Amino acid sequence: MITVTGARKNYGSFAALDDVTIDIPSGSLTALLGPSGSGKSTLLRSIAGLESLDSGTVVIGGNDVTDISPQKRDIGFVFQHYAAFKHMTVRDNVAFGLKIRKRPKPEIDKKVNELLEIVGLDGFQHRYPAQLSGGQRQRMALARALAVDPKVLLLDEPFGALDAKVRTDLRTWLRRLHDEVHVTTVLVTHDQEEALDVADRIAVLNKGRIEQIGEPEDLYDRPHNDFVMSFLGSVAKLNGQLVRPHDIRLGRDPDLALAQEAGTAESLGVTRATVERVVHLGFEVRVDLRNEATGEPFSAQVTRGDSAALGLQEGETVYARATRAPELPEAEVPVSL
Ligand SMILES: Nc1ncnc2c1ncn2[C@@H]1O[C@H](COP(=O)(O)OP(=O)(O)OP(=O)(O)O)[C@@H](O)[C@H]1O
Repeated sequence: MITVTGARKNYGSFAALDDVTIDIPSGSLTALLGPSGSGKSTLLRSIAGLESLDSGTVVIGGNDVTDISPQKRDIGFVFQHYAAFKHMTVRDNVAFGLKIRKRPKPEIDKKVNELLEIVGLDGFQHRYPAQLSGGQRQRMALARALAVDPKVLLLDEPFGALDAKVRTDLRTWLRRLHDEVHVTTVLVTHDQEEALDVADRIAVLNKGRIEQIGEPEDLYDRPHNDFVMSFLGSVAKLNGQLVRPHDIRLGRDPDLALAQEAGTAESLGVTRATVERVVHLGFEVRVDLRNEATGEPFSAQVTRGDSAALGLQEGETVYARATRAPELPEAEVPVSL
């Protein structure tokens, strides 16, 4: 377990971390997710000891490490641009930490072989870093970080510099690796899809503060506020309320849009909108719309079947309403008197 309590870090008058408290359970893969400049890297680097806090504490596995150097924190760290030893082979790069800890050679050989197999680089032992692809280099970095059996693995946008396809492959691979080695892992990412895909817990950061921590599904279905809702997945604004595009029902006339539910168009908030584009995305169809009253654009996501049944054409008027609103905490639900 990693526990950060009341962490503050200022750069001049700017608060990069503004009273951050977070528990990271042992064996979890937790993503720190947030926009650029929200403090994700500062928090990760503070856990690593690469940044010293102005106030607050960092406890790893029951030990207060706030004033302890990074080398003594028992962590593995992988950056976006991994600085490999260029003159050393893959094998020697991975063995590095074990060598400086003066482990016996047979133990080093066994460990390195195991790790190279786990990260899918067996057969690459004798190559040099320059002879690897970007994805292979990041996997080597992970093997090197794992070689010394760290208590905690800290990853700062490890796949950030790779192209989209390699990135997707590597995050699936990271998930599997984590299921195999179970080391407590903290992953910094600004990519919500990456966080939803690999993490079992996500902490959403904004302006140096944690907005919400929870399981991916929880954050997606029960966001605490508009920021979390907008950051985790697409949103549309309908009658002043944020909704997910797949929670919008479209109909040909106001009453149809109400589907099976009772009530009048006015009382249930049906929005007249013009179809601007119909985009086929495999199984689903994205309908780009414009609110006829306010001129605001928004998108709805419907199935191919629904789209075909409605015969949606660009330029036509349809009626839209939210079928499901986010479950905001009680305090934020507007009270009608
Ligand atoms: N050494 C520094 N000196 C001054 N300001 C800094 C320093 N390091 C970080 N900052 C500022 O602190 C804020 C948080 O930075 P941090 O790197 O933690 O953000 P981030 O969420 O990881 O962003 P990104 O995704 O862009 O890396 C930023 O506004 C950044 O400019």
